[in-house]
Amino acid sequence: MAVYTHLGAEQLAELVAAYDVGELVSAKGIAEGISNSNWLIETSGADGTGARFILTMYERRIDTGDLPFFLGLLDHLSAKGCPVPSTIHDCAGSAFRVLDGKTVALIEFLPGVSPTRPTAQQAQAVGAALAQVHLAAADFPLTRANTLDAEANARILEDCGEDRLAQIDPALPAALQRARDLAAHLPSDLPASIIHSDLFPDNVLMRGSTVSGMIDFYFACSDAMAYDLAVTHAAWSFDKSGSCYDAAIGRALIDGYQSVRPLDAAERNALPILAQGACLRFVASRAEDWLDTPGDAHVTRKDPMDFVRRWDFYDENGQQVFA
Ligand SMILES: Nc1ncnc2c1ncn2[C@@H]1O[C@H](COP(=O)(O)OP(=O)(O)O)[C@@H](O)[C@H]1O
Ligand SMILES: N[C@@H](CCOP(=O)(O)O)C(=O)O
Repeated sequence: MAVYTHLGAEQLAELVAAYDVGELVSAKGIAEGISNSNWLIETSGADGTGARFILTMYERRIDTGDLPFFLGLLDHLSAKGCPVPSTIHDCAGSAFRVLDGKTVALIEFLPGVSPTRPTAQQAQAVGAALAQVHLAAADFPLTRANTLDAEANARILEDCGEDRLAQIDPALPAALQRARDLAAHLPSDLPASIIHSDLFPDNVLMRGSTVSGMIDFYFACSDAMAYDLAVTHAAWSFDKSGSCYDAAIGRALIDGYQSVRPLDAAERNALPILAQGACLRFVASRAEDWLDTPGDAHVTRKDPMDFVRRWDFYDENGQQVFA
């Protein structure tokens, strides 16, 4: 579930009236997602022909001081033709407002569905769209440090503590030492841009084999482009549990990326270790979220072991996979 806050019809109508989008016609909470509350909003449209939007209320994790970066990035990428939603500015020109003490933004609705069993053709298209974003973001004027780099991720696991990690899975505490070793070996001088850093299938909307939307840029930051490709590879190329690697998907993703932005030799050589860094990132956040989520919460916890298995895979097979 991802509607954490109840908004009454009058509140929603008042909010919509602050934008030049016509009158509120309907509002439906969206079940998908985990961090924010989202509603599908239908209005009569500025020209009376009807319009649809996504209303996002920022609930957790997001520092509202970062919103000019996140929302400005959407507008920048959208203006450059990337399949990314633009933001709707209110009548005073602001990209976000405060409602009931929480920050909200109205965002362009994009059509499409997130694939549950992606095809190689879809993976190819996603690789190409990711490279398009990296190139288009290169001249975005704002920057944001990656607050979830390998050292931060190793610290997150340390803060969870061996005992509590073992409560999630007896094999999880072993990730602690591996995380420290990995953090010491990740390259820091690869070509960088603004990266999405969470481009899982549920953050991509597709119509057939075409990417119609890339959403949820709330982990976007300035970092190595090849790391973003490694995150996307880890997110797309396995079954859910991380037990089974699909080489056709992995290859198509990299080929699609390189059809728009060829990797240099240093990036190609770094992919095996970057992929392990990507796995560490999701082991850490999933372990932290698991321990922070009360047992009775209406949120499905994501298993950190799914990414320990991927990490093992890249450790053993990374050289061949990215050869
Ligand atoms: N611009 C958009 N166009 C269409 N649907 C969207 C858009 N943004 C979000 N959604 C829908 O809302 C869901 C949750 O959005 P998301 O940003 O992933 O939330 P969270 O940050 O909580 O994970 C998505 O799975 C998608 O169905
Ligand atoms: N994609 C991450 C979790 C981030 O959640 P999101 O709903 O904001 O994309 C994972 O799978 O661990």
